[in-house]
Amino acid sequence: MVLATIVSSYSVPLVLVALCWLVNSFIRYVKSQHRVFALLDIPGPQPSFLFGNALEFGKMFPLDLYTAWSKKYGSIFGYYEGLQPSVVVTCPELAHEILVKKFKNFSSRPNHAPFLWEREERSLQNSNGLLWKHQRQAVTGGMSGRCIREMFPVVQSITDDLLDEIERAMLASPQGFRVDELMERFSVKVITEATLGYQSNAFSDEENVILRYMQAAHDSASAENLATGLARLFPSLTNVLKPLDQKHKYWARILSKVATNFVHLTQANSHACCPVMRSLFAHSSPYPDIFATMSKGEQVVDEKPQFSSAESSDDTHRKGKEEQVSPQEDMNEMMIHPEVKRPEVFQASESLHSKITKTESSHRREPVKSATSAISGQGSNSPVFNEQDIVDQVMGLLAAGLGPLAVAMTFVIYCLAVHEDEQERVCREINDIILNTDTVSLEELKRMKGLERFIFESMRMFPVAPGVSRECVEDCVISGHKFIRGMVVRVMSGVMYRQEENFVEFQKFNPDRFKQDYKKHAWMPFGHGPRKCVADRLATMVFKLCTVRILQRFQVCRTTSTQIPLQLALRPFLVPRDGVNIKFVLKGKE
Ligand code: HEM
Repeated sequence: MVLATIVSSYSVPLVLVALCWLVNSFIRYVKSQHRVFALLDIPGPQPSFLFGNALEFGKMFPLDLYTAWSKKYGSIFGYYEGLQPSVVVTCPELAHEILVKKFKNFSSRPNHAPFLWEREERSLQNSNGLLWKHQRQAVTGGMSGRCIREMFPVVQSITDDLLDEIERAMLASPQGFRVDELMERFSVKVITEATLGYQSNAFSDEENVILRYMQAAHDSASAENLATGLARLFPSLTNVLKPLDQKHKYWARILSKVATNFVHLTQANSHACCPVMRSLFAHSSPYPDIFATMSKGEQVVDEKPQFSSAESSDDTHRKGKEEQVSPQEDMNEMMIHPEVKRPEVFQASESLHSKITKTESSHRREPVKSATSAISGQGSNSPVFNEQDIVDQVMGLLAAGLGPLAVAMTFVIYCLAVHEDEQERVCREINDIILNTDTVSLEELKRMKGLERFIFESMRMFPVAPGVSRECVEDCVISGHKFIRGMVVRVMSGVMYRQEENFVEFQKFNPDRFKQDYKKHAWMPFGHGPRKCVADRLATMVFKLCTVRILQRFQVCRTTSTQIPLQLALRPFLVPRDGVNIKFVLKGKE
């Protein structure tokens, strides 16, 4: 009775005290999370309470902000997205150390988007550990030089269709039209037909499923999407926010059904299908689906990792003389040794922070379960894909490839229109090398070094993927900088392209810079190391072929609506913010 009276008369102050204690603990917790870089002696902008440095991205274009920070804090600095620390690297040598030499310590890539549906998490760009290794092996098998040669006539025929589409669009809008929209359709055709062997009607069908999926997935991952932004800032809210991502979910479901049907039908005739699918089927087997039992964070690991070549199982992988793998590529392949269990995606900096404060000694994880035991004696290096694993890869290739290919080609066309003298130079080279003006061979394309330099310079000026991310999976020290397990590291190639020490007079559009030596490891349009883009050769071939064919038939011109300078946005990669308006004039009719 007495106690109840005391409690009731003191209840308000007690609640107040408890509240103060909670608020105080929360503030201390947030502040401690924001001390990570101070403890690691990594410079960077001062974080503001709770949001870290995230609000600054609203004031300045991200690539400009990273460039400004790099100028101020140097080639390695740290910032906080909410409570999560990210280390940014803008030094080519350090980038090479992280992406190539110390790949073992940085083999994981954090998910590029917070909301993933329909097994998107299991596609090549999002997977890690042994699962990634097997997937990479299978997809790479379908992207060799020999396979690109096989895809060439298919891309040629799609490019011919593209020229007809351009003529049609010109008739409808003689003053110019949105070339970025046409390139999206072209990109769908190239990836579905050349790499997967799936016939698409992307040029004619407004409601093309793959196109709609691509647009929905990009909107979902865009830095301009509020739900995505909040989920990136406060990852613990991801599941609460995920229901807002309905459009992406809807199209991912439909695409997954289409892809499942396609894989099922193709399987019956797998020997006759295109190289990537053939390679994926060559890696499938009736063995139990070991991957189905591996959820994120519990991937099994090879005790003695070996990168076994798929050559013996599929003759598409046998390398012809003309496509001998370069020592660099060989090295990349041999380095695919993800030996460590993938950590939970940076459970903020809690563990990191306590580790730094508690111990300076490096940390080694316990060896984890071997793949051999997981597949009950089937051999740890047996790649085992079932039908769903193949569907995952089909969806993954679409998700990873459609956007970058379309946007990069749009930037190339924009640069042709804006730099007329360079366009003329490329045309001269085409005329010098090609005898038949209505076609081009792979050999002729290979000889077009001026064209290649033009494309590289477009990609430098407009880096579709201005950075690549890795997650540190094992503590290490590189050039005196300490990296702790769980840290997200962003190698910002887009910033390196704007540094005078790497690219002299970097503001100038100058394809000839690629004639001379530019700073080693500063040029990585497709990423770098064992996790670099799996389709770089295909993309380069498509750019060259497409540019040549366009220039054989048209003059590419700017219009009054062509923006100079071009306004950019990150959705989720670099895109022209308002599209690109271009006029094509039939040659001979200027
Ligand atoms: C201009 C076109 C393209 C550009 C600029 C580009 C760029 C990139 C970059 C920067 C990465 C990350 C590399 C890294 O983390 O080091 C990447 C990864 C990837 N790209 Fe591309 N890409 C292009 C086209 C394509 C196409 C056409 C496809 C598929 C057909 C594709 C499939 C992939 C995949 C699957 C990955 C993940 C590789 C892995 O994690 O092992 N890309 N790409």
